[in-house]
Amino acid sequence: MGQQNEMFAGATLEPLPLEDADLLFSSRIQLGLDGADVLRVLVEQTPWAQETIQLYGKRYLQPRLTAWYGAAEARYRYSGKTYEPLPFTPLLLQLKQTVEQASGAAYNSVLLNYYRDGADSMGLHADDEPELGPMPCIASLSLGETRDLYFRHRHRRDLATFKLALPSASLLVMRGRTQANWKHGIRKLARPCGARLNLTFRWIQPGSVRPG
Ligand SMILES: O=C(O)CCC(=O)C(=O)O
Ligand SMILES: [Fe+2]
Repeated sequence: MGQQNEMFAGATLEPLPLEDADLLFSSRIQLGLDGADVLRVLVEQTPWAQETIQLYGKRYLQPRLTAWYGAAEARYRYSGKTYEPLPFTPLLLQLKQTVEQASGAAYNSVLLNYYRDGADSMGLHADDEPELGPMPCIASLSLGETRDLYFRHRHRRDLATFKLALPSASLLVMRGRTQANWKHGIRKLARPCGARLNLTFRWIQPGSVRPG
């Protein structure tokens, strides 16, 4: 990332003090759109799927709905399956541009996660698939209900779990050694809670996954 981009990103995003990570955050970016409208349109118009994951040889339904969009060459492999991206919609392209400008980096794909209520969640994981490269820059835009993102260090037990609330229109950029050193996830909630969408914009190295 060039110095110019760093300066531009610095205009809206603040570094977060988490050891062994490289996080930038804004609790509210300018979307140029009404966040509630974007949430409603994406919830209604996205062809949501509930994918299965394989854990210790058993298959489970993921506790959330997802959709994957991107440039045609941005294929990725996850849990033994190759996913072909849906083509970007005009709305997602507009959000991608906003997030690219705010974060000073480029993305060719976005994973949409729809947490319908407090029972939906995402287990601790790192986004460290080979097609993301060794130091991926991932920009995570949240809409709707505030949920907490938990970070746990992959090796060091002396570092406490780090909790970050992600309100509507917040933008979190995870880059550098963040994925190599930390896992992150969204816990289930016991209290009632409304819908939340999270969009993680990523750069998939073209040609890194062959179809099949
Ligand atoms: O919902 C979130 O904030 C986390 C999403 C995430 O970690 C992912 O898509 O890999
Ligand atoms: Fe993630």
